[in-house]
Amino acid sequence: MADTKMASQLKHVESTKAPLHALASSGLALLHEPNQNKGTAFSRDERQALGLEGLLPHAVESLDRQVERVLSHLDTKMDDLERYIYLIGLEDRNETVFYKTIMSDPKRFIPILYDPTVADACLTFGNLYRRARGMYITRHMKGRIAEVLRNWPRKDVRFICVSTGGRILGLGDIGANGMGIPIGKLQLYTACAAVPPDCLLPVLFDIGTTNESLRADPFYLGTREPPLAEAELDELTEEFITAVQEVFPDCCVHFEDWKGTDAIRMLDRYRDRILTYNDDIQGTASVALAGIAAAMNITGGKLSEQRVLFLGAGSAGIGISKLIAAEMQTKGLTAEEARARIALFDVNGLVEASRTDLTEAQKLYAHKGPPTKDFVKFIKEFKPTVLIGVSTKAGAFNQQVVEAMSQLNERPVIFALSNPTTKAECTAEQAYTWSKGKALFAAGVQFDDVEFEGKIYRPGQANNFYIYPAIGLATYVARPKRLTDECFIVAAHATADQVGPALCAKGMLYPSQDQILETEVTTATRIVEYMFDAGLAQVERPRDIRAWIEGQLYKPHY
Ligand SMILES: NC(=O)C1=CN([C@@H]2O[C@H](COP(=O)(O)OP(=O)(O)OC[C@H]3O[C@@H](n4cnc5c(N)ncnc54)[C@H](OP(=O)(O)O)[C@@H]3O)[C@@H](O)[C@H]2O)C=CC1
Ligand SMILES: CC(=O)C(=O)O
Ligand SMILES: [Mg+2]
Repeated sequence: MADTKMASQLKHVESTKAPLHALASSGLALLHEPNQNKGTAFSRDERQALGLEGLLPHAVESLDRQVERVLSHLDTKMDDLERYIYLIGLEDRNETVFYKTIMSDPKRFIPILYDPTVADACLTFGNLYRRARGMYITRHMKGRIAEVLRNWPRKDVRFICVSTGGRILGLGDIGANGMGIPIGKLQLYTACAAVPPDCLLPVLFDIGTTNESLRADPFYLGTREPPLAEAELDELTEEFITAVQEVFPDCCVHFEDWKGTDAIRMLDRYRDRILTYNDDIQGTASVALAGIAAAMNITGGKLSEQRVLFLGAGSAGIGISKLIAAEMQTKGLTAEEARARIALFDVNGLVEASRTDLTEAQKLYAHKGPPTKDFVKFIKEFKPTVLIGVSTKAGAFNQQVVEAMSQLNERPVIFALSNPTTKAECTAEQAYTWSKGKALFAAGVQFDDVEFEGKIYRPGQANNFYIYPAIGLATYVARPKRLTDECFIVAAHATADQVGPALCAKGMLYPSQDQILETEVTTATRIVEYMFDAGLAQVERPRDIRAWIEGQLYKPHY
């Protein structure tokens, strides 16, 4: 009897995403499983077989009709934070409708789920909180982290995005409120590169926070303690990494938005030991290199001849410096010659050799000249062709700075990478106006087009989301042993190569976001080719890499 019933159920649910035996739930419980729920799209047969009769309204709808309803709901929302809250709720109810919606119009939805709206969502995370998503690891789990990770219901976790919340965008230390970032970063693995969502796990590594006002906030959801001291943090991270290896052996650990010095130390410690990368260091470096390479296609300049000045010498500044220097060395410069073409400023002025507060990573780029805090004067002396802001200091690229760059260069490359919008070193309008339309400009967020003296200028968005989802997709399919800096250099060139002549003519430095999936699959294909060539991939090389990747893409349908 039971067998006959099961056979008839199987017949009825042929069209469901997972075969019946794989469905964890039926009845009401199934409607509360976001990765299996089809809501009003369950067919009559499915409703009968799965105990759903009477639990849904009569109509049987298509996925497209469900998306239409979502879009109409979004139209009634007052602002993007409300849309963000609604979309996260949708993901909690029906993952397929969520991704179908996002992937139908990535250009519209990236700024809602991610930068800049995610900044507001993080700042108010404790107030907005509705439902658990991802995992929280605290110091109180010390000695039991592997056991805790086993509470995650899925076993084939392929990516963990982990943040301490110690430096969320340019917002500083916001502790457990930073969970919005691992969630948003991983959503873009799927939305931009079709990495299956089932294999993604956001983790907030709750080590405490320096943020006293948050610790006093009644709605704060993290541990209300100051952060762990460095040695304790290292010990807890070591246990976490070991536990991840044990519980999810095929998992890549993506570090995101840790305090700058912690970020650099962890990458140095783990990059040769496990499958890992730091997006703020390596992903950001790659997207900056892509933008510079695209700018060179416009100006006709050579990357090895550029002089690059940074405002900000933290994880992003050091990461970009390292990748640019590596790229310059492939063009024949020695390491010393390459580094001499790079200079960095931080809170204390020029990073130069007499300073006693420099980290080992900063010392490599210490300028030989005398100390100075005068940024504009230094621009005139150093004569940069490329200016990159990764300082979190809004407005630091003032009129004097932009004018100094424009006097030195026919087409100054100016990147205001600090996030979110309120932290950008200058706006697109300022860059184009003060440079009189000469600047090749990009920012961490997408600024609107600017009209200056009758001409329309299209700012680029130099954000690591052009890179890390493609790195994720390449890693998902090729299962490399390690992620090397070369993977990020390949990703940078693959991205720049997709800025065709039409986009170049408009001064655009990055591919259009309308076609982000196509772009990232192309980038991933190049990365995977490199992984096979370099002996990093651990699967058999297919004859047609692109087709093989396309066959593994997540598609939001029932
Ligand atoms: N567009 C993108 O894709 C990405 C953008 N970013 C953005 O870059 C910014 C920095 O990130 P990250 O490097 O990881 O952060 P870090 O905290 O590691 O580094 C920040 C750096 O900026 C310096 N700084 C702070 N205030 C000033 C100031 N007033 N003048 C000059 N320098 C200053 C700091 O100096 P000190 O250490 O002395 O305080 C430090 O060197 C953030 O806003 C982040 O959102 C980061 C990654 C990707
Ligand atoms: C984009 C990003 O990773 C950051 O601002 O930290
Ligand atoms: Mg980041």
